[in-house]
Amino acid sequence: MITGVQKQYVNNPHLDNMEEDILYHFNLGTKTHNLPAMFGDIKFVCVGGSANRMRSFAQFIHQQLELPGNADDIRDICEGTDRYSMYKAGPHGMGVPSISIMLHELIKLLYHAHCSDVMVFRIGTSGGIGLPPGTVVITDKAVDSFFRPQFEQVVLGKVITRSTELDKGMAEELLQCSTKLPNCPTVIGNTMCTHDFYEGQGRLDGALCSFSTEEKLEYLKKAHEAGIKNIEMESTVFAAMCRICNLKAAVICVTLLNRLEGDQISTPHDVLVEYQQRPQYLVAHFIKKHLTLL
Ligand SMILES: O=P(O)(O)O[C@H]1O[C@H](CO)[C@@H](O)[C@H]1O
Ligand SMILES: O=c1cc[nH]c(=O)[nH]1
Repeated sequence: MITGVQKQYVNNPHLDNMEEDILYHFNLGTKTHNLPAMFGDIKFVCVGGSANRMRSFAQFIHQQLELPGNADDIRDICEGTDRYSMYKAGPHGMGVPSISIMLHELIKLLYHAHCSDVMVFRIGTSGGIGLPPGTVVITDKAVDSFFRPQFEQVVLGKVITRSTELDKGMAEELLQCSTKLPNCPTVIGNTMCTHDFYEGQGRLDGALCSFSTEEKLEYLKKAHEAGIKNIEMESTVFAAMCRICNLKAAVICVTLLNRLEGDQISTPHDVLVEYQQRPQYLVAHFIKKHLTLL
């Protein structure tokens, strides 16, 4: 049981009655691992979609924070499972179900490890609306496909609606940090979270398409008028779960294309790699500032 100044991150009365908690998708457990010793020092958690991207981020942040040991030797803490990877920063796969399973176990991990004052970042990619590709969007409100700042979860056959408000102070501070970085055009705006990359994001190039080019543009323009700057697939559940579990959180996604101009991501690979590093540099700068390493 966590007491004192530590925040109560979990919100589940059943957990206290369990003799053991197996974090199945992480291949970790409260009886098999000393979670406080392994993770009790965690103050910042960074999650992103792809395993390779997060491995390079873990190496990059290792160098930036001048941590002991060789950055190339960092080990995947979840190496017994191929679902997720973790280097005290890890990938979450694609879409709401994938990140939500990961967040349940991550938040329980922080609880079992007795962590306090943790900040969580989603560093990712997105499709921009009306922005030059390569722009970093810090999410003000995460909204659903109807432009509502909420996340709907079906629980026991009923719809539960949760707020997707993110930490405003973190967003402002991240924007401030971006002004210190070269080549990191950054804005704050709303982010739309969809359950599909193709039709769900108004793309004309999926295996199915049920609408015209005009209808697509009308929808994206309405989204733009509602303050939506980018589209991705995890922000609403990420914001909702972090908020309800008392975790300060931010979503920082680079735009890979301008969706008002097309659907296909045709930018050369090396340019995309450079774009994807922008949220990483920004969060690294923020963390270094908080650790007074700047
Ligand atoms: O930036 P990452 O985490 O890869 O996420 C974005 O990219 C994936 C789609 O290509 C979706 O998961 C979307 O949210
Ligand atoms: O258009 C895009 C690009 C990246 N990720 C998305 O979800 N959509």
